[in-house]
Amino acid sequence: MNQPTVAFSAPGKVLLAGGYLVLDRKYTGLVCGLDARIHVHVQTLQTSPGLMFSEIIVKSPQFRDSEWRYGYRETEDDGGIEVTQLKGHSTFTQSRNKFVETALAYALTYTSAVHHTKIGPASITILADTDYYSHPGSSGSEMAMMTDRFLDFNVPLHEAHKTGLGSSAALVTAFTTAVVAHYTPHAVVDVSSDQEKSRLHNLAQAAHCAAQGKIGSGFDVAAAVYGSCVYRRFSPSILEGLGDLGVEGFSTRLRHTVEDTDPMRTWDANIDKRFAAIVPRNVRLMMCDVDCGSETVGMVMNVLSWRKAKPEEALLLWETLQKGNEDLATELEKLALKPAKSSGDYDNVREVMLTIRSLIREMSLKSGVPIEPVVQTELINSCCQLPGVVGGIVPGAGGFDAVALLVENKEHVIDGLRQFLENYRVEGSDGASVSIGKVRLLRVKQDDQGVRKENAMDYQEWLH
Ligand SMILES: Nc1ncnc2c1ncn2[C@@H]1O[C@H](COP(=O)(O)OP(=O)(O)O)[C@@H](O)[C@H]1O
Ligand SMILES: C[C@@](O)(CCOP(=O)(O)OP(=O)(O)O)CC(=O)O
Repeated sequence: MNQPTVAFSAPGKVLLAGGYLVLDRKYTGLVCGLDARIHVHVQTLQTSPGLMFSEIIVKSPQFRDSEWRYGYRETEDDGGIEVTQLKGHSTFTQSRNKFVETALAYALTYTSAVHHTKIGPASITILADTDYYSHPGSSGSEMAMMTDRFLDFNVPLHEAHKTGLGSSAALVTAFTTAVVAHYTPHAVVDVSSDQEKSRLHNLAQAAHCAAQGKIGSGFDVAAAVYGSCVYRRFSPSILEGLGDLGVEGFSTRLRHTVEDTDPMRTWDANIDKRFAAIVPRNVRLMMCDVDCGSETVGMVMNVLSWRKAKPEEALLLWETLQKGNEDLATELEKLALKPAKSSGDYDNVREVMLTIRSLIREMSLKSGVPIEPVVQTELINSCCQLPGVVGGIVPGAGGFDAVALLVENKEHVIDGLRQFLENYRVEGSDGASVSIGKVRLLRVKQDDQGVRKENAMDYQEWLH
């Protein structure tokens, strides 16, 4: 029987406030969803001679050498569905894609645990909005069909610099949702149902956490599922008890975890949508990419080891920052309820953002981690001089990922910023002699929508 063809998409994120703090359940993060999305399309693979029967092909056609082929099999003792990358042919991609592989195995395991579905061959296509990657790409001749909607990056995935918008969380969320929907009888996955959404959230968190190596607060997956929110993380013990795929009983444990039926491990993540308009309509969130990127894991390890070494100093900073972050949420909410009439009405937001930044710089200084590096300080300060720019911040873990700016949502303000950045250059004034060089204004803006069902017919020109 042919399973339905389906497509789902999920958004990227920017952690406006709460980087590092949000790793601890005592603190929260202010997460803004973006209009940059990752789309996943799943259809039955029509088997032809020479093709293995139990094969799932995953393609990311915007990148070179990005076609991963998987075999799958049910393991013994309820261990779940194991997927194995097939590397037999020279045209198959040989490198692993940990996020795709784990999302596939988790989604297949969950679906077959619930519906006892027979897993059939499938063809899965991933399409990402341009702003996830710094590489400007080009419409290469082999991909003449590609239009601007899903740009051909013309490089292998590992060569495309990330901008830090959370591609893996958006990918895993859209991927697990689409795979579950494809194999679920009658494709009844309804992302508008709260219960179903929370299951999809739990499944995506479990898969993302396993692929990422169990670090991270999960705020990026929460944003991919729910869009903008104030996020309080789940207790890490919820996923620690799951064990590895293939181990006896994994399938049943995954089902309990996803459906939240394990009384010892009740999900306690808190997704507060009260501030759904986190960035109000009259303010526009803009991202400014410096095309350097940062290694979040290393930065997290160093900040946390400083926190452990200096608990009292860190506590004071964490508490003061949390207060600043809450103030920012409150001020943004006020602006959403009562739109600004003059530039002066943005003064409170301006002030709070400056306070948060100075605390972040203190964190940088004390921990020795370049959370707001000097080059980013200069960039944000220069942007803040421009008319209509309310404030800027190094989001998330900070470093050399794209910075976030809040500006008055007016054409002349946005044009002014764009023109200013066209000529902006920073040379290595940083201790590590990092040179930003050219900065680029990304096209992303805030968007509140989480995971969403798409019309599977809309992707025909990108399915090869
Ligand atoms: N378009 C894509 N196609 C396939 N895999 C992707 C795509 N975008 C991201 N990924 C997966 O996500 C990984 C990047 O995740 P990560 O390093 O956590 O960055 P980010 O901060 O953007 O989430 C890639 O190595 C790859 O496994
Ligand atoms: C440090 C953190 O609190 C925030 C990191 O935020 P980023 O947005 O920088 O994350 P990446 O997408 O991994 O680059 C870690 C976390 O909460 O997971």
